[in-house]
Amino acid sequence: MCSVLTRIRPIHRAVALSLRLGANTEGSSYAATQSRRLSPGKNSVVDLQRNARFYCSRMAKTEGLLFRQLFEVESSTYTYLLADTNTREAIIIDPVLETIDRDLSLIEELGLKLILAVNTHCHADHITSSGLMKKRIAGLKSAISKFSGASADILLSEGDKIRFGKHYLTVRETPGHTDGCTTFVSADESMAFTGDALLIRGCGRTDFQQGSPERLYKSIHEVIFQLPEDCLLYPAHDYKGQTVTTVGEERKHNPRLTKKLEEFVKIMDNLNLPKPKKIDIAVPANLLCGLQD
Ligand SMILES: N[C@@H](CCC(=O)N[C@@H](CSS)C(=O)NCC(=O)O)C(=O)O
Repeated sequence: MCSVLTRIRPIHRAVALSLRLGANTEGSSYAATQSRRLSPGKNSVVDLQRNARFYCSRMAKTEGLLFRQLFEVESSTYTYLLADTNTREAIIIDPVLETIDRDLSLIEELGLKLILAVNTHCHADHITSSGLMKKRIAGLKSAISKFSGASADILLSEGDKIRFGKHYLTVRETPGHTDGCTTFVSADESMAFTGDALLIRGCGRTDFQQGSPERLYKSIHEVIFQLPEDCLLYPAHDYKGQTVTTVGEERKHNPRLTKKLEEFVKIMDNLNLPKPKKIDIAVPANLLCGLQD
């Protein structure tokens, strides 16, 4: 098994709590002060934008963690680069084929050693660059859920740890948009990468690729919404220019997930969204880790 990945038992609550207290005490009181300073009004768009900027800058303060949120315009996909500032080991989440040169240049400029390209699920709207990255970076491994049906060096399961330097993300299975959807949660539960399970004030569609609104509702309520209120949530897409949200915000304001299950199912069954333009090329390519040959 690759050294970046270890399996753990379900998170030990006491350890998780002590990690959270240790890492977030300062952040929380600072957050409260900032929130009062930045958000005198109630939930205006300007307030939300200011808070989003604050959340991003708070992230950058996490000890020894380098964090970048990158955007691919055509598919409105967020790619995330995380690295240990001491060892320089890095992982990339949901990299997109069209932006491979930008991403690899950044990795080189920052002096990082990319060890893992991981996808939150088998995407239907764009081709992952993880396959091509493997060809361009010696030793790079790819990873995706064992339930995705896709091939990769590492097939992820619930509770696996994705390690880079002293940091790690825990794999949580959050199916519903697809069978193999995963959310990656930081060790101190201060941030999570939700893929297409939870989007900002929305969620992944459930009308193709094993989609199930019932499973998605359960995944979000029983996994993502159980994270701390101030846990920052970073989705795989946003179509309105938003960058980050929190568990507390989504529990309170998500127009789909605040509904009872029955109503949620009705909403999801009536979205009537057009199929993603690239679905017929993206899914077969992504099942092969982004490599066609
Ligand atoms: N127009 C885009 C596809 C937009 C879309 O369907 N997004 C998906 C995630 S990518 S499969 C989704 O789940 N959207 C939920 C929503 O409520 O918008 C394209 O053609 O690529």
